Amino acid sequence: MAKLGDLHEGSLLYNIKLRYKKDLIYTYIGSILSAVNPYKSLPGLYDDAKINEYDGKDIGELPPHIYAIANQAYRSMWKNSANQAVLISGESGAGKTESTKFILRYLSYQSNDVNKKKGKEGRNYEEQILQSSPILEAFGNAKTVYNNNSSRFGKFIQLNFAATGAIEGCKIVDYLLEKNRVVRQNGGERNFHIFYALLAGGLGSKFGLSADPSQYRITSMSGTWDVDGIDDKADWQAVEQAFRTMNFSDEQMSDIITVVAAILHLCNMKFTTAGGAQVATQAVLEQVCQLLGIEEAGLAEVLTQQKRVLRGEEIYTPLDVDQAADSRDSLAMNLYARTFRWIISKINVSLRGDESFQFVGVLDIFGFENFEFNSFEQFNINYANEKLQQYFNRHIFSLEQLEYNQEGIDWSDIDWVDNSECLDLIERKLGVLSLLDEESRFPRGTDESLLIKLHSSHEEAAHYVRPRVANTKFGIRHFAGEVMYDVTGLLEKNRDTFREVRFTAP
Ligand SMILES: Nc1ncnc2c1ncn2[C@@H]1O[C@H](COP(=O)(O)OP(=O)(O)OP(=O)(O)O)[C@@H](O)[C@H]1O
Repeated sequence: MAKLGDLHEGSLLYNIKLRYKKDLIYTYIGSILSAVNPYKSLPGLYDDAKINEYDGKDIGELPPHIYAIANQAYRSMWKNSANQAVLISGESGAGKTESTKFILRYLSYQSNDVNKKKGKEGRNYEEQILQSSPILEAFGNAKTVYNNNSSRFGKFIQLNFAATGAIEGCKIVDYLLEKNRVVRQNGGERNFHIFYALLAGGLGSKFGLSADPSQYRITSMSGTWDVDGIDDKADWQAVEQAFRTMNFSDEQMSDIITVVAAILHLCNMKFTTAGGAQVATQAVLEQVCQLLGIEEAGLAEVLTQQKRVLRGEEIYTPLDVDQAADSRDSLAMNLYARTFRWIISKINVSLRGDESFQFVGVLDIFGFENFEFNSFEQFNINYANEKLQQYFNRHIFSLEQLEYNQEGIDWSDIDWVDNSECLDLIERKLGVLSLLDEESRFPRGTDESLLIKLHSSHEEAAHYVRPRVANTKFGIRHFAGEVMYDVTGLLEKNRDTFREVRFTAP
């Protein structure tokens, strides 16, 4: 791409399109690989022969390929004695998770090859990571309007290598699980797969659950159940199998399922007003408490009252029905997020290996998002992408600068868009993040008061957008485009109110 005579956006896109029509989905832009999702299997593109072809070849020696990137990471780790990272970025459905798998495949193949040559029986880490993926996908993926199996969390997979060149262990680090999805989904989308899989798996009756997802608020609010290419019942079997392969005990599996079942019940809980919120669905309360092993009175109390400690004294304030519903949802989200974290930590115990030398990491993280309604989640995702873009700019341009200097070329006229001003708007003292935190801590802070402060502090900033007509939005001009964020519910999400809850067993 860099060698094109006429370098501008139109010519770059046209080149990608021409190549795509010939099933050439990969293109280099300097040392960066651009991949376009083919949405079909391309025979021979990823087989063992291809791995051997790319083994030890420098980037550019052969046609562009994801294996060339994996090979470069592997070789550079040895050559430079330095950890390596492959950053995969793109919008939802672009093919990030598939690309991550191809990189794992390449590195695992090399590792197995080393072991074979040494006559050593090594563990097959690729297989193990792949074996854990039904669990990660069931708990971390969901149907969205863009992708029927969209990862709703980011992950960094770290493959640790021994000095022999073989993989000696790995680790998964998760980021930004979209826990809001547990209690809210937009039309045409679903909750995390696990809820439907559990119901379809036929185990529900053990937990007082019906097999019908329309019976539960959090699996019915969007009115979307069946998904092309997803068989919930088969997925449940795959999850059970994966738990066994990853050494989860029967008791641990049962605990996890119990929490998921309790969340389904909990979110069906309703409240009425009687001088403050009260639980209106006693049977649901009983069911949740029985599953979680906690006292009914205690749970009802923390969901309907707020406890404050004032000069050493506990003061209880009744919550209204909406606040109690928020408490319920917050408890459900946090139960889910903590279970997810725990599952990953358990998988990591299984994947852990011996002392290692260095690692190659693969970052598979949400790309930039711009929807009709953008909220807290999009703000965080786009902020993370803005940071990655800054790193990328600095890295690439400082490398280029180094190369130019070495060759004695004057580089002063390289023109690139620096996004530090946009990041400064978000990060500086009294920037968007700090105003958001400040308003969240302020007891009388509201979404509206936040918006007023944002507008008055930043309307002059080049990267800030104040809408011409007054509404509930503010905008940020990101490197990838302008995004309008809606402040409705922003404070609640940022506070993530998880009121201090001390449960006692009955
Ligand atoms: N290289 C490829 N060859 C064939 N099919 C592909 C390839 N890459 C992606 N796909 C197809 O596209 C679908 C979506 O890809 P993937 O799940 O990797 O996207 P993603 O970028 O990780 O999306 P999200 O951000 O929503 O998780 C895959 O399920 C697969 O069917």
